[in-house]
Amino acid sequence: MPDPGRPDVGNTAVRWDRVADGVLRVTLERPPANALGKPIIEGLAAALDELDAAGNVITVVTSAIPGFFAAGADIKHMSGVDAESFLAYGNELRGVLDRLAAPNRVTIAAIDGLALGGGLELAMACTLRIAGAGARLGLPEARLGLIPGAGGTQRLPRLVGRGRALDIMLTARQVPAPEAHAIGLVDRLVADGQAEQEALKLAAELRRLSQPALHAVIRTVDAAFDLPLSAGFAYEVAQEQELFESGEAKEGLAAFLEKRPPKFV
Ligand SMILES: CCCCCCCCCCCCC/C=C/C(=O)SCCNC(=O)CCNC(=O)[C@H](O)C(C)(C)COP(=O)(O)OP(=O)(O)OC[C@H]1O[C@@H](n2cnc3c(N)ncnc32)[C@H](O)[C@@H]1OP(=O)(O)O
Repeated sequence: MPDPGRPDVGNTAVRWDRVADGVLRVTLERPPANALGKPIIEGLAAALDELDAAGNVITVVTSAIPGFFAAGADIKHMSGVDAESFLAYGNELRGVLDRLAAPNRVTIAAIDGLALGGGLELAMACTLRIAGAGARLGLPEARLGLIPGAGGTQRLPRLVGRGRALDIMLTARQVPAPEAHAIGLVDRLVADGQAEQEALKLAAELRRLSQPALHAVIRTVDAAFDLPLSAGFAYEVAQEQELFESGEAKEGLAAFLEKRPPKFV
């Protein structure tokens, strides 16, 4: 289990701490807007190294900057680099978000304030999104002559459908959290400022379930977007068989019959 603390890169933009057994909070804190520059990218990479070493933890990604989850890729950085450095930066950012999105982990983005551009792409790389009622989400890259280049054009349509995704990206508008919840971009809507608390509560609930089963659910649901239906059914059967032959299912089934809480890994 990772020790509370910070990456050993002298980084102050990202910290992590264990808030319960098997629940880790990763906090972004890079004033003024949690712009996703190198300090956050390197800090997230270090946090992910810890998470990978820890195994079965549920991760809550949150912000300590009032009014912001994250305002996107670092415009100050991008405006000062050449094309090669821009692509390298984007590759680094996409790389860390793709690691965050790995199906063998459950991550919950706790969104209070603004989640824009790469900030929303970070939240969409998480398994689930919880937003406070005052949060606003958007992919305003078109205002900058860019597109959401860290996975947004691929993850948003999968969450809300083609039409709504185009509406959000073509208008570059900020979507209020209630609307984001209504269209499926946000999974749970809570009172303003309560996203982290609700995310930690949900994380503790999920940690009591079988983590291999949760990971299999994520893999199988994600496969549905890439496979023809018949192949998707076959993949589902294969995942179920793998779990049934594991100790987890044996423990879960036995615990039910013995009327006791299961002892999962
Ligand atoms: C081999 C191939 C590999 C793949 C390569 C892929 C290609 C490369 C991809 C790279 C990029 C990935 C894709 C993602 C792109 C983006 O995210 S672009 C940025 C998107 N975000 C935005 O456009 C939001 C910009 N910010 C704003 O609109 C406003 O700041 C606000 C958030 C609406 C707040 O407005 P307001 O309350 O008026 O405050 P401000 O004064 O504007 O801001 C406060 C301070 O915060 C700074 N800031 C805000 N956003 C950013 C940001 N994104 N980057 C850096 N800094 C930001 C702002 O400058 C202010 O700072 P100070 O002036 O110092 O106070």
